[in-house]
Amino acid sequence: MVVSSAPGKVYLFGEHAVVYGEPAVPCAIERRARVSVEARDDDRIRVHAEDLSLNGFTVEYSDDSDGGPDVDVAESLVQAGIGYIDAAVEQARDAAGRPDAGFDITVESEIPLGAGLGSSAAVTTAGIDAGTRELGVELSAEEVAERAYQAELEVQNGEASRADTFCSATGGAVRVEGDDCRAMDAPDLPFVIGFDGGAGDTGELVAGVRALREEYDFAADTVESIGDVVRSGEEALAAGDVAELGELMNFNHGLLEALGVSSRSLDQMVWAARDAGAHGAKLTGAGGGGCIVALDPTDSTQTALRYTPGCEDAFRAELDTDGVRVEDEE
Ligand SMILES: Nc1ncnc2c1ncn2[C@@H]1O[C@H](COP(=O)(O)OP(=O)(O)OP(=O)(O)O)[C@@H](O)[C@H]1O
Ligand SMILES: C[C@@](O)(CCO)CC(=O)[O-]
Ligand SMILES: [Mg+2]
Repeated sequence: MVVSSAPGKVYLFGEHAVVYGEPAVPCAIERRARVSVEARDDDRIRVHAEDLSLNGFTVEYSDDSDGGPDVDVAESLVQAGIGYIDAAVEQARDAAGRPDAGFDITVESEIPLGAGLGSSAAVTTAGIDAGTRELGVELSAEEVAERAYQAELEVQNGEASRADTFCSATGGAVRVEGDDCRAMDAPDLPFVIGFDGGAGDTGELVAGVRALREEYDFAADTVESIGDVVRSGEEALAAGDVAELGELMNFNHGLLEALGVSSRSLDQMVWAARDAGAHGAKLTGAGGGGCIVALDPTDSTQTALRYTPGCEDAFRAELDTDGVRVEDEE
C-alpha cells in the first residue's frame, strides 16, 4: 500500500491565457489531496472518494460488479466525477507496463472540488505517484507532472495547460509558458482565500473562453493582455513589490471578468477584499464560482470576507514548497 499526497494551488496570474501559450504563475498552497493505492490480485479498480459527492451521494465506485457503480445516480455523472482518477490509473498502468493492474484506491482531500484551487491536478498527481510506486516504479516529479498533464488533457477534452499539474508535482511558485515549466523564486506572500461554496467546470469554462476568442478579436487581445500583466507581475515578484503585485492582480481579475469567467459571488468577494485594504484580489483557477485569492498581511480581508454575502469560508494559505510526496509505504 502506498499513500502519496500533492498540493493544490492558487494562480497569482495567468489562468485561462496559459491555455493559449501565454505565461502563468501558479503557487502551490499547503492544502493537499492524499491518495492511497493498494494493488489487487485481479484487474479491477475500486475507488472510495469521501469528498466526491454527486447529488449528495458519496461515491463508492467499483467496476467489479456487472451493475457498475453502487450509487444511486446516473452512471455518466459518476464517470465524469471519477474521470481524473481513472486517467491517473491508466497513466500508472502505462508507466509500469502493467495494463491489467487492479487497485483499491482511497482519496482524501483538503482541497474543495472545482473551486479553482487545483483539486483535479492534486488528485491526479498524487494518484499517479502512489499507483506507480505501488507497482514498483519510481518517477521523478517532472515525470509525474508530464503524465498528470496527459491525464488532465484527456479528461478536459484536449483543453489543459501544464500549469496546475506541474505546480502540484513540484510545489512552490512556478512559471509555465507552453511546454516550458520552471521553478520561480517567490517571497512569502500573504495569501487570503475566499470561497463561495460553489464550483465551476474547468472544461466548460475553458471552452467558453476559446469560443469568445474565436468570435471576437478583442477577446483574443484580452487573452494577450493577460500575458502582458503576467510579464509585469514577474518583475514585481522578482522585486518583492507586494503592492505592485496586488495592482496587477486587480488588473488580471478585470480581464478575466471580461472573458466571462467570473461570477457575482467571486466579484463580491474581490470587492470586499479590496475595500478591506488588500493589496489586490482576483479569482483563481477556472472561475465560474469557487475561490478568490487576495494579498493582505493583516486580518482585515479575512474578517471582511466572513461578513460578505456569497462568501462561505475565508482562510489563509501558505506557500507549499513541497510538491508530490510519499506519506506512507508498506
Ligand atoms: N477529493 C476528490 N476525490 C475525488 N475526485 C476529486 C477530488 N477532488 C477533485 N476531484 C476531481 O476533480 C474534479 C474537479 O476538477 P476541476 O478541474 O473542475 O476543478 P479544480 O481542479 O478544483 O479547479 P481548477 O481546475 O479551476 O483549479 C472533480 O469533479 C473530480 O472529478
Ligand atoms: C483555466 C486553467 O487555465 C486553469 C484551471 O486551474 C485551465 C488550465 O490551465 O488547464
Ligand atoms: Mg482542475
